[in-house]
Amino acid sequence: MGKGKLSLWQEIDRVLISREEIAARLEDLAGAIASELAGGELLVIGVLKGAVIFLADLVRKLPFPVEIDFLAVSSYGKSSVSSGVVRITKDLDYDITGKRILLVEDIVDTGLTLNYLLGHLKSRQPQLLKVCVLLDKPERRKVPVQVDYVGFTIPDEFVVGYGLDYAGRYRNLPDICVLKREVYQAPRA
Ligand SMILES: O=P(O)(O)OC[C@H]1O[C@H](OP(=O)(O)OP(=O)(O)O)[C@H](O)[C@@H]1O
Ligand code: HPA
Ligand SMILES: [Mg+2]
Repeated sequence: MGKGKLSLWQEIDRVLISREEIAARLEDLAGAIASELAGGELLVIGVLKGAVIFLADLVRKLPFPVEIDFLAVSSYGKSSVSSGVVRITKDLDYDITGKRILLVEDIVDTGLTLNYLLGHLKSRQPQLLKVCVLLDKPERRKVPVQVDYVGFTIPDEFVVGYGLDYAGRYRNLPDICVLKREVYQAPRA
């Protein structure tokens, strides 16, 4: 890290959602998903990279077999603000036409990413398409989006950990933490 920048863990303000709270909520989410989606094949699609840790924990709590695939998109890059341009950097391996799909995301913020992805997936005509997000930040929404299962609704703060990054960092934090505003907001001139 460059001179003058805060060193790694000093960029974190506080824990917003602890690993214990995440684990408890995942039990509820898995229960709701199981009661609605058991009894047929299910393909769980994770959105790289942020959803990896959430998906890995969630699927292990589902009491029936699922298949897994991944899509990669990028809109935030090294910033805390969405570029507004969503780009698919890795498409699915599976053909999803006629399949039952659960799309898993770490966070819905402006909604631009999810809105784009839902359009992309629906154009391939799956039989069923449900959406599960760990975090919902409704104050920042720019486009309305379909979300069927939500882990936590959070305030308008930039969060990292449990898969979520800031400029590629902090995905491996076990708790969901708030990043200090001074880290991502330029000081006023
Ligand atoms: O609702 P939005 O404002 O579109 O923001 C949500 C999206 O932004 C993040 O992805 P990012 O582009 O940072 O890629 P990453 O998952 O690799 O971190 C996050 O993982 C969501 O996919
Ligand atoms: O708060 C956030 N943290 C990390 N990535 C994000 N992408 C959208 N919002 C966020
Ligand atoms: Mg990111």
